[in-house]
Amino acid sequence: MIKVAIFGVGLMGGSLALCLKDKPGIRVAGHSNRPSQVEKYVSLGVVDEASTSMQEVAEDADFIFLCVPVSLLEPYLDELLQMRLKPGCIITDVGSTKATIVKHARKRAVPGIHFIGGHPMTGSERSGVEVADYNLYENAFYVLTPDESTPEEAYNKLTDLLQYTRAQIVRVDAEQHDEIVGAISHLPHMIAVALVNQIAGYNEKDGLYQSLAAGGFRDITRIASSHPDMWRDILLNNRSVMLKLMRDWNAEIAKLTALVENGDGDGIVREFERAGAFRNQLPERKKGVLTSVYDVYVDIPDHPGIIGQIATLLGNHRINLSNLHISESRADVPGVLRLSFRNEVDMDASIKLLKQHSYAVQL
Ligand SMILES: NC(=O)C1=CN([C@@H]2O[C@H](COP(=O)(O)OP(=O)(O)OC[C@H]3O[C@@H](n4cnc5c(N)ncnc54)[C@H](O)[C@@H]3O)[C@@H](O)[C@H]2O)C=CC1
Ligand SMILES: O=C(O)C(=O)Cc1ccc(O)cc1
Repeated sequence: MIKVAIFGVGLMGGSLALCLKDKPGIRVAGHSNRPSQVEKYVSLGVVDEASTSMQEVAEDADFIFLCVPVSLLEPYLDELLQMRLKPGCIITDVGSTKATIVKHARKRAVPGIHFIGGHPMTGSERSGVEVADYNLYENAFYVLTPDESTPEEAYNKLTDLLQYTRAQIVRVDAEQHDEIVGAISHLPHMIAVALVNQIAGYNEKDGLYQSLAAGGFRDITRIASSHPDMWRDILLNNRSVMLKLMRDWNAEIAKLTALVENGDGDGIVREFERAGAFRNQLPERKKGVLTSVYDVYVDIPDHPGIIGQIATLLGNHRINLSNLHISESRADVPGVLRLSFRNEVDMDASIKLLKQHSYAVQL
């Protein structure tokens, strides 16, 4: 029997547990320092067993996954390395930054115990075991950062186990990881927060900003609703990379400011053309580090039972909704229903079906 121990069974740890649980010859144990969480892990059926005792969860484990916030990775690893672990045990993590934890693990290395950094490049702005999802890792890139000290056999054992996540494993140097992920994930989160806060400031003086900021603005700023503590940890941990990226970002904005200030139309066109050319050659609708939005908007006339009718229609055709949001309808304006799907297939099927039933559908 292979024992997999998961420390921190939240969105990432819980989704991993769901991929591994019930697989032949695998037993999943979860750890939380809070008894109420331990009970929840078991009652939700996410793990086979759970405990508040680190020793109980870690002992005999063949694999240990650290799925706690970034600032807790080092203390957890240190405590585990003081315990008597199973010889050959592989410890890995799912933290969003890699350089510091990998460096720390190398410094604290214990013979016969192997640490391999990891970062599944998928997730969402939501957190907690309640939103754990068996399909979260499917088709996502899952970065592993072994170094010269990692035995190939340990790396292969980990990649074998991770096949159950249906993610695509990629091997990347830890520092290179932090530079690239800083640019494509951490920087966009900072930009989204700054953008939303800028508009929130204007809105304090004129509430029309909020009313008009529908659809597109919501979509491009979704990640501004991410967990504040988690992002504090990530940004401070990746501080030197972030500072360089923020300086470059200021330079980009300054360039656009100068073009507008100077009325340089050709320059503005060149900037859009350059951006469009790069963006258009990005892989389309492939799972990337920022989760794609599969949202459909449906006008809903103000009559009773309409939401139920739409939900039933989709359910009868086995189309899974991941979320549903109603914008309040007023007497003079039809309400809008936002339907969110997990993938393009479900989204496209819903559009076809709703149109067949004469609903006004927009993307
Ligand atoms: N949320 C996302 O989209 C992604 C997150 N990550 C990384 O995964 C890790 C976990 O993030 P999520 O699963 O999103 O967070 P989460 O909040 O859903 O889960 C965190 C887990 O850690 C435990 N935890 C929190 N504070 C603790 C404390 N003070 N002491 C002990 N346990 C504590 C919680 O009980 C929970 O089980 C983080 O390191 C994050 O950087 C990586 C990829 C994507
Ligand atoms: O919500 C989104 O789209 C994300 O960006 C989720 C995310 C958060 C942190 C990561 O390290 C990787 C992915």
